[in-house]
Amino acid sequence: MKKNILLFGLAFVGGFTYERYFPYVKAFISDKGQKNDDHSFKSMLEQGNYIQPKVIDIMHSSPDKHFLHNFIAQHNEALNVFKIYYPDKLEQKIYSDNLESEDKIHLHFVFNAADHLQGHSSIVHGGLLATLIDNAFGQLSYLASGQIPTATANLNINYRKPVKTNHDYMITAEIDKIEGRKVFLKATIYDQDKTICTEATGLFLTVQWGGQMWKNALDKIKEVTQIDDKIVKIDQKKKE
Ligand SMILES: CCCCCCCCCCCC(=O)SCCNC(=O)CCNC(=O)[C@H](O)C(C)(C)COP(=O)(O)OP(=O)(O)OC[C@H]1O[C@@H](n2cnc3c(N)ncnc32)[C@H](O)[C@@H]1OP(=O)(O)O
Repeated sequence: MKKNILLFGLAFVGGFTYERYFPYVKAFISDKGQKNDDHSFKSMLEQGNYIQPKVIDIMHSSPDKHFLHNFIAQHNEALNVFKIYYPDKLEQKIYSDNLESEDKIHLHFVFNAADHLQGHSSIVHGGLLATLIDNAFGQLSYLASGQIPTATANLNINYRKPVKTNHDYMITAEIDKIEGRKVFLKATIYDQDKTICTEATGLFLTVQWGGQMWKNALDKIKEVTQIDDKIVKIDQKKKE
């Protein structure tokens, strides 16, 4: 009887772990789920010597798993979130604990929303833009704080020009400053002519909650891949 209960418990825990983390691992080791990155900003980003750290890229752009695809854009073709780009000279900085430097830590990502995500006709819903920016901030602050999860405490958005459906746009997010647990960020959405369409600022705070999920997913990925070994953890106490 005890043995059966133990076996049942093990099967339950195993099933739960598999169900929860396997999609990340699968997405990480396979490129099948990735959309192509043939977008309007590609040559500009290539010239700027930008790179795509795989760990964040998979989490971000995998249609298999990421909530942007699964929750918001329930139609498979509704949102194309292209890969995230970082300047390679700043990659070391992202993974280092030297956060007070003058150089801004930043990322770019490109998106293209289909008509499924319009509010007014052919105009991308402002709530979606807020979500995309919030998510860019979440990822950047997560990296900049040494992979400590963060939560949005404040998000301000100025919608300057309409963002059209079926067009490529680029979001640039950067760390403004970090003070203890507080990460202050800025973001801009540009069209292909580099016109500013949307501007945002945000305050993210490092938190304890939610972190285990990301940590476990990363640990699972590390088990099966040669994950970026430059990742350096920062002492949590230093941030609080
Ligand atoms: C690969 C994986 C990628 C991972 C990538 C993942 C990307 C996903 C990103 C998703 C982001 C989200 O949607 S997160 C979900 C939406 N956000 C939330 O649900 C957060 C709800 N709010 C809260 O739970 C709380 O308010 C917190 C955690 C934000 C803060 O609470 P706390 O921890 O108790 O901190 P608290 O003492 O209140 O505040 C600490 C300091 O911050 C200041 N502070 C707090 N809130 C504010 C505020 N809104 N505006 C100004 N200042 C503030 C306080 O004055 C204080 O300053 P001082 O006195 O110290 O100077």
